[in-house]
Amino acid sequence: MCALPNASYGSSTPTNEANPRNVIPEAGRHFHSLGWMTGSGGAIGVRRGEEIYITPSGVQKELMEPEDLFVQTIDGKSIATPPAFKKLTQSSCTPLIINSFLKRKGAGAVVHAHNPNAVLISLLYPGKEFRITHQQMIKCTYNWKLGKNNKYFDELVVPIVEGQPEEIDLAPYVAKALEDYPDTSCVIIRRHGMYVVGPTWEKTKLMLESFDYLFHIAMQMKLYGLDPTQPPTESRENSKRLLLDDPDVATRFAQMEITIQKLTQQLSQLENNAGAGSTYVRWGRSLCSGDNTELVYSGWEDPSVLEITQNWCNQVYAGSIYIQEYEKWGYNNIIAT
Ligand SMILES: CSCCC(=O)C(=O)COP(=O)(O)O
Ligand SMILES: [Zn+2]
Repeated sequence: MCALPNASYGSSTPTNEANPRNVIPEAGRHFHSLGWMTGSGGAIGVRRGEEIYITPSGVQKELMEPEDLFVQTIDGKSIATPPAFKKLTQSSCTPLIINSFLKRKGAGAVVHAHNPNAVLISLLYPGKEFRITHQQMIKCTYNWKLGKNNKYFDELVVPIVEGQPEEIDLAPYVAKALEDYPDTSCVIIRRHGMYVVGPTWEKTKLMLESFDYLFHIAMQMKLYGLDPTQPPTESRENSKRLLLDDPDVATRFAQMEITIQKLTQQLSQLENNAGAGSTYVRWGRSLCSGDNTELVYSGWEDPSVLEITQNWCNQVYAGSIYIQEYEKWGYNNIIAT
């Protein structure tokens, strides 16, 4: 991935010290290869001290060169431009990039991506927010309000703003979303993509990958009838869900009906028999040969439910056999008739 000899793009050092002139073209190739900056879509801004390096407009992101970048201050003063013969203009995303740096003090990078997962999520969530919880990759997202990463069990909330025909028209909406959601590192643009702002260039790249992953997972969860906003419960995790588009849904419904009928019959039999007749327990036997008897249970007694009591007694109550015996403790082979 690290094609440029001088690029520190692959470095794991959590600083913004890498030269943006190397970082940005290499990032363009990386994001283009992921399908997030194709067709000249997307933009990158990286801050180093007072200098903000910004991509040119309408260029193929995988072919950018170090000299193609524009450099300016946060208040718009131009520091450097590409060679004139290249006839490049600055990204139309510049106002949104600058807004993001203004709204997130200390930010090191802003990346605008046209990743299909952000576009699809914006269509699947027609409201103003995307939410997800209990996912490992949430831990890779930065919470600007807390000044640290979110936790696995946090509910990650990402604002969604309406897409506009021109990038510049988005600026007030993205700025307002960053104000209204002081935690967020990401704003989704409906039918367009997302903006991600992070404390360092490296962290911003990791977050882009994490948000894209979480959008993908949320879509898959929805396909399987799972709710990304629901924390896990033990029973929910273990249960086998019945989905209406399961191929065997009709058979499974029929089986469930039969089971319910059987259980209903057994229950009414037990209710009718309650208090009638006697239950005899034969210890140490596995066969029952008496006349007019019906085998109720053959197996082992469970010592954990026995109490040391005065006398033998036994009874059937609501389907359970309660057997008590005198001064005896341990597993014993029994039959009940
Ligand atoms: C086909 S991309 C249209 C503009 C856009 O949405 C974008 O992200 C790139 O804008 P730029 O001016 O930087 O080319
Ligand atoms: Zn765009």
